[in-house]
Amino acid sequence: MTTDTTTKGTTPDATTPGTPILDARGVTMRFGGLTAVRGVDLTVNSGEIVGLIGPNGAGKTTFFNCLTGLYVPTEGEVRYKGQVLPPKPFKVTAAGIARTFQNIRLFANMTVLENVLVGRHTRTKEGLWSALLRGPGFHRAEAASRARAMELLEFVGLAHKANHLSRNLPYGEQRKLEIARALASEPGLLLLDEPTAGMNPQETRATEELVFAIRDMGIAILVIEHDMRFIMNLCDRVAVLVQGEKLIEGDSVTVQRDERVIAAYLGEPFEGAPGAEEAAEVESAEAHAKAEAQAESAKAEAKTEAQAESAENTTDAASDRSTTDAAPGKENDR
Ligand SMILES: Nc1ncnc2c1ncn2[C@@H]1O[C@H](COP(=O)(O)OP(=O)(O)OP(=O)(O)O)[C@@H](O)[C@H]1O
Repeated sequence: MTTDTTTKGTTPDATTPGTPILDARGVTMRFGGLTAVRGVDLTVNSGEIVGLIGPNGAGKTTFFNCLTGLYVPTEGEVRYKGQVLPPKPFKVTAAGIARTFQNIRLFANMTVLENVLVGRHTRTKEGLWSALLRGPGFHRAEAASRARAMELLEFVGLAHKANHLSRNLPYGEQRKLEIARALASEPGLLLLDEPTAGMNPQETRATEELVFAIRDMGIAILVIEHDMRFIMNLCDRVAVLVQGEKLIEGDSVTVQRDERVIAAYLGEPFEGAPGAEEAAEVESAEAHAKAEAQAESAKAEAKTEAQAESAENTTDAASDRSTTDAAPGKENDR
């Protein structure tokens, strides 16, 4: 892979819809005798959400690692806004590509806010001396960073937990925090590696909304995910990797109907399958809640009825008693 940061032609205006943001050509990654990724081409345009799916071990994460400088591809080239990417993760981040990881990588003993501030370091211009001397420039930059970090926490719905230790957040919120931290580097492209792994259906839906909102901020997105319903709802285009090679790329309908995808990836007819379990889970939770509410209301009704009945019985008994008491001689009269 070419590793120089050279520009070919004019850098495209990333705000124009349909302008290539990411352009990966012939990416191949070999580990000894194993070819994990073989000759993969993939483009992500501005304003797009692109999905990358495939069975376990298909090479999805390896491909991500090639895009972010963690791996230097054995062959091929990756361009971001027309520039060949440098082979160092921090340089790739500085260039404008941010990512989240399959296994959450937060600083567990730092606060939520501090985690986001760490994500801003590639955008902070203040140097070492400024930090050491803590002059007005440093304080201004620090205040601006904090304000932006708080904005991002607000955006992902975690502002109220800014001072909590990240390790104390529930799992779904840790994933959101990872996204906020990635956004802190002000990327033009966000790579999400299984953003809904371990989430419940409600959290998955919320993540879907969050990803749309990120796209609406003008950030292109490439997402790996095993949750097919999530991918098919979200993505403008989906690419399928199987054994390191791109099998097909297209819109969700084309991908879902492709016989090879069904055979190689899904193993069974696709229709009705994606998210069926998840949908059933939501439905069952809703039905359970409804049944509980109905049972509660029936119980309350029965209680009211019982109370009314008992009050009536008491009144009847009292009136019987009073009748008996009032006419003691009546029985004997009969
Ligand atoms: N650093 C490495 N050294 C050797 N082999 C590796 C390395 N990283 C990945 N592989 C191999 O490359 C292949 C692709 O793995 P990869 O993790 O990219 O797949 P994946 O599609 O992301 O899978 P999953 O969906 O399970 O995360 C696998 O056979 C894996 O064992």
